[in-house]
Amino acid sequence: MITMRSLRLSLRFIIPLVIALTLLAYGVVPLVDKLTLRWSVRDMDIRSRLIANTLHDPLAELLQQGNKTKINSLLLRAIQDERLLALGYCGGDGKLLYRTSTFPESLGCSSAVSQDKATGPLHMLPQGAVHVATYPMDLEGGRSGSLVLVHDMSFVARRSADTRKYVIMFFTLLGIVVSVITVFVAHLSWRGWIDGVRAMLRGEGILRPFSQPAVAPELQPLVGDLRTLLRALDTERRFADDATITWSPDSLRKLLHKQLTGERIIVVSNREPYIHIRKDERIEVHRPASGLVTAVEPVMRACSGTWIAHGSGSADRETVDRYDRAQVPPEHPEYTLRRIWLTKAEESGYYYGFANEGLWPLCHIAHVRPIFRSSDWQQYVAINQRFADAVVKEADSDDPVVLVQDYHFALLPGMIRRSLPKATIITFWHIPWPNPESFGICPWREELLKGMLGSTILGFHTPFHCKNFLETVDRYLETRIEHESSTISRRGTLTMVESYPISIQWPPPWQDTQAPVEQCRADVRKELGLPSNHKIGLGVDRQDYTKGILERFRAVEKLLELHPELVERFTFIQIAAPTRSALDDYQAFEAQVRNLAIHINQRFSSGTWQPICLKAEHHEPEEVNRYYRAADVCMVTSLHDGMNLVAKEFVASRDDEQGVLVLSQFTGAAHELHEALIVNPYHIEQTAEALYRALIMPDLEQRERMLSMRALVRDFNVYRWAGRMLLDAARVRQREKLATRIGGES
Ligand SMILES: O=P(O)(O)OC[C@H]1O[C@@H](O)[C@H](O)[C@@H](O)[C@@H]1O
Repeated sequence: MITMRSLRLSLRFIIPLVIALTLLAYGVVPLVDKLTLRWSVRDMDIRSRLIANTLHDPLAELLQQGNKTKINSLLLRAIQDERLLALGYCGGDGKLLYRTSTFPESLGCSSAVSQDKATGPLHMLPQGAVHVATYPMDLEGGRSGSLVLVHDMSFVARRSADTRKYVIMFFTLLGIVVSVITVFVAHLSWRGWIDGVRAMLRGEGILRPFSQPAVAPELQPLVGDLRTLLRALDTERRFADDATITWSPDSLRKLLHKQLTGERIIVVSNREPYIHIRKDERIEVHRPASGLVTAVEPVMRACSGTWIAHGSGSADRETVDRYDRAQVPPEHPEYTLRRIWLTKAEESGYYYGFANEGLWPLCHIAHVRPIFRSSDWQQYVAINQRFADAVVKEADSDDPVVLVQDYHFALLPGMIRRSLPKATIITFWHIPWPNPESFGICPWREELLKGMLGSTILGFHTPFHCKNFLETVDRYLETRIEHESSTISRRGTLTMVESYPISIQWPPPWQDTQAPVEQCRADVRKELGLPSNHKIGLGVDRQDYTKGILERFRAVEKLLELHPELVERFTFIQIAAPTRSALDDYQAFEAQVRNLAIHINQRFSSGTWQPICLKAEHHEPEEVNRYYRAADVCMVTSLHDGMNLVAKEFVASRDDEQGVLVLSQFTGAAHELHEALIVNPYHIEQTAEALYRALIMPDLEQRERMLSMRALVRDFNVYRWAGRMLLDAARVRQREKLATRIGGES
């Protein structure tokens, strides 16, 4: 096969070359003939003149004497020369008076003198071509005559034949040498091309843009085309994969099983999904108010595996086995919770200090100054290392799939990568990523970025956060960034930076057990002593300064100012879960929220009615769901939020397709839930106006908006969020494996 192929390749060069050289030789040979003849004639002219001059005087003397014998002898001697065929002497009357015996019969004096224009001194005689030259001889006594010299020209034909032979030999040799060189160079280039194209197909310089060797320069023009083609195919395939799957726990499980190592994954987060708390003699299980836990817990139940988290509950140690593991959910275990213990000092430095006084305000830009302390940083490094060690211990292969969650663990991906180089590390950053200038104030910015670039995939909620991250890396680290594929290369590790908007479980977990909306509405109003047609607004947040709770209250206040008809007919319920209360900023914020609620209530309350009902305590998710179903409007007014899952939970809870969502434009959710009433929470009047519009919105309009938002949350549920990341991770793994295989074979 290979010989046939190379023979064909060689012939492709040799045949045209042979044709070209033959044509050239065909043109060159007559030219050479002509030149040879011309040079020979010129030689003969010179020669003839020389002989004529030499013979002139002795011949003239013998002619005067009339000595025939001596004349003939002189002529005979002269023709001893091999080329000089014959000599003759013509008298003045044109008669041939003397001649050697070799003088051609057909050549008389007159024909010797006359010259044809085309042939010149050449005459074609029966015995062959001859050169005839005539020179006048002046004798004494006024007599005249001419000496005729006839040269044999047959040697010219011989010389032409020889020259032709050499020319043909020369061209044949030239053909062989040129063919050999051409075929040799062609084979080398062909091999280079094949290797280059093979490298491109392996993805070098295309899919793995930074790997060596780079694509050969002569193939560079193809790289762009191939890359565009592959990207288009990849996008199409990703879209097809995404869109054709009905995302559910089952599809996620199948995906893990088929495309990744197996069903077990390792999740790492600071917050644990189940907190055991001692209350007197009893142990209670709490599910924390955290967007992260809301999203990741159903994924974990679907996939099984191990979730490593900080054991922060007062009864956590009592509920683990000797390996610090507990099986959860407690009522129906589906996966393992591995708890990591922190001392008060460690928690204070790593969690309260570096993560929540430093990174949280740094990334949210909500007008709270980040605080960075070296002691906090040291704890952050140490705790990240402790979690990395736990990951290595929990991994049951050398290439586990690890899902690293959030800003508490920026260093973790790099640390895991060092111990498990083949691990697939998917890091998701649940909060916004600021612009490079803002991030740049962190004293350990390079270390954090390097740590994150240990990830295989780094996910953010929105493309805008991805762009900010790429620009930050570009500003502060020595890396190579391929913007087309959103990939960063650092010291041989590739990190794909992509947006994966987080979501919630669909269908909601309490779909089959929850009370009907009418009952929730009636119950909640009854509990608050409100009439059944009373309008209810709802806010559900951790008490965090990023959530815009103060702005929301001010909007309620403004609403009542502008629309006094709503006094005693509208109540705003704020569920505010206490959070990070050990920090001054949070304590101050809790006090501000409380005081503002008191102020507004004092201003507008009448009888038992108060416009704001502040419930500053932990509520279990089922309870929150009941409030969602009872409300007429839900307000999400974050000043800055990665996604905000309250918005999606509210939408998911409303299977009656009623209720209005007022949503801050500064949340990730606002990029998806376009049918919400989008507001700028800093603009109090605008927010109040949106709240009013929500309260008077006709049922039909509510239904249309709610239907569309529900379809989005259903289709883009949390299984799809996790599934897309896992699919991308699987593709990266496959690509790496394929590249290694092709690389090995070639
Ligand atoms: O500090 P806590 O209570 O664990 O809350 C942190 C979590 O709070 C959530 O609101 C954020 O979406 C997460 O990104 C974050 O991890």
